[in-house]
Amino acid sequence: MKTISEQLQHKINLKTKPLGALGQLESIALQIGEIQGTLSPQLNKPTIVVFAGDHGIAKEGVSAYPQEVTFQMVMNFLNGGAAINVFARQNNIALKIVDAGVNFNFPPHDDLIEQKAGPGTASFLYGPAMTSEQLDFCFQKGAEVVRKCQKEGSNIIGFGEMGIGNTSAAAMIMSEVCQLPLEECVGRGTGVDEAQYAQKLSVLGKSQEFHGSIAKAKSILQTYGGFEIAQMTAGMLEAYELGMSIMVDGFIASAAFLLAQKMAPGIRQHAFFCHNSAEKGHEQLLAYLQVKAILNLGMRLGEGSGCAVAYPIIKSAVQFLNEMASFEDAGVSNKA
Ligand SMILES: Cc1cc2ncn([C@H]3O[C@H](COP(=O)(O)O)[C@@H](O)[C@H]3O)c2cc1C
Ligand SMILES: O=C(O)c1cccnc1
Repeated sequence: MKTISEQLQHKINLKTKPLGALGQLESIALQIGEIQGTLSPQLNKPTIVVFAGDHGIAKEGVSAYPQEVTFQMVMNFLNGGAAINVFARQNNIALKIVDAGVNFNFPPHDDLIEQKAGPGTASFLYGPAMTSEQLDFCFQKGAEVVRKCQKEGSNIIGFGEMGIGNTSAAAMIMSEVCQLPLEECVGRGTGVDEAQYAQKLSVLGKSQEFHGSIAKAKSILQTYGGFEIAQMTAGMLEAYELGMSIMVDGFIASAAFLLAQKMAPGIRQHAFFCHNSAEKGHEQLLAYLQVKAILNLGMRLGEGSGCAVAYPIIKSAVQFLNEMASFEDAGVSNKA
C-alpha cells in the first residue's frame, strides 16, 4: 500500500505538464494533501488573526515610530483601512483582530476580540517582559481564538501582528533560539536610521547580557515577550493540534513560530512561510528552519499582510491538484 505522500506525488506527476513544471506549487499541493490526509484537499474559510500588543522596550528608542501607533493601527484595522484589510477583502479572507495587550482601552467593537494580558509588557531591559501568569493567560487565550476559527469552519489560518517595538522582541527570540549573534538578528524594523539602529543594537545587547542564555521556549517568551507573540505561538500550536494549515507571515510571526516549533517539532509540516521579509534576519531564520518562503516581494510590514498576499498561490496549488486533467483523462501522451 502506497503512503498518502506517494499517492499525492503520483497524482501530481500524472497531471498534464512536464514533470515538476509547477515548481513550488507542487510542493505546496503535496503538503496540503499530507496535512489533510487526502488526495483532494479543500481550503475552507481562510482566516487571518492579527494579534496586537505593546512593548515596554519601545520606550528605549528601538523603533522609528511612537508606541501609540499600535492602538491607532488597531483602530485602522477596525475601520477597514490598513493593508491587511485591503488584501484580506481582495482574497475573501476572514479577518479577526485581537487585543492581546495594547496600552489603550478600546471601546467595544464587534470585530475586536479583547484578551488583554496587560497594558503592554514591561521593558525586558530591566527584567522579564511578563509574569508567568500573563504567559499562561496568553497561552490559554491564543489557543481559544484559534479553536473558535476552526469551529466556524476554517481549516487554514494565518498569523499576523501589530506592536511597535516587536522586531526587537522577535530579534531577541531569534538570537536565543537560533544561537546567532544579535547583529545577525536585529534589523531596521519600521525603518530606524543609523543612529537609532546603533541604539537598538546597544539596548538589545544590554538586555541579553542582563538575562544571560535561556534554554526553554516558554522562558524565552516570558523574558522577551510580546503578549501578541505569545498568543501567536499558542495559536499556532493549537492550529497544529487541530490539524489546520498554518500561514506564517514575516519576521515577528516567524519568531513566534520558532518557539512553537521548539515546543512541538512536528508543527513545521503544517506551516507555510508566506514571504521572505526584507527585515534583516528573516532570511537566516528561514534558513534555520530549512524552509522556502512562497513570495519574495521585499515586503516588511507585518499585520499578516504576507499571508493575505500569498493565500491565492496556496489556493492555486490546491486547485491544480483537484481540477487539472491527468495525461489519461485528457488523452495526452506522457513522456516515453
Ligand atoms: C504605521 C505602521 C503600520 C504598521 N503595520 C505593521 N507594522 C509593523 O511595524 C512594527 C514593528 O517595527 P518596530 O519594531 O520598528 O516598531 C510592528 O507593529 C509591525 O507589525 C507597522 C508599523 C507602522 C509604523
Ligand atoms: O517582517 C515583518 O513581519 C516585519 C518587518 C518589519 C516591521 N514589521 C514587520
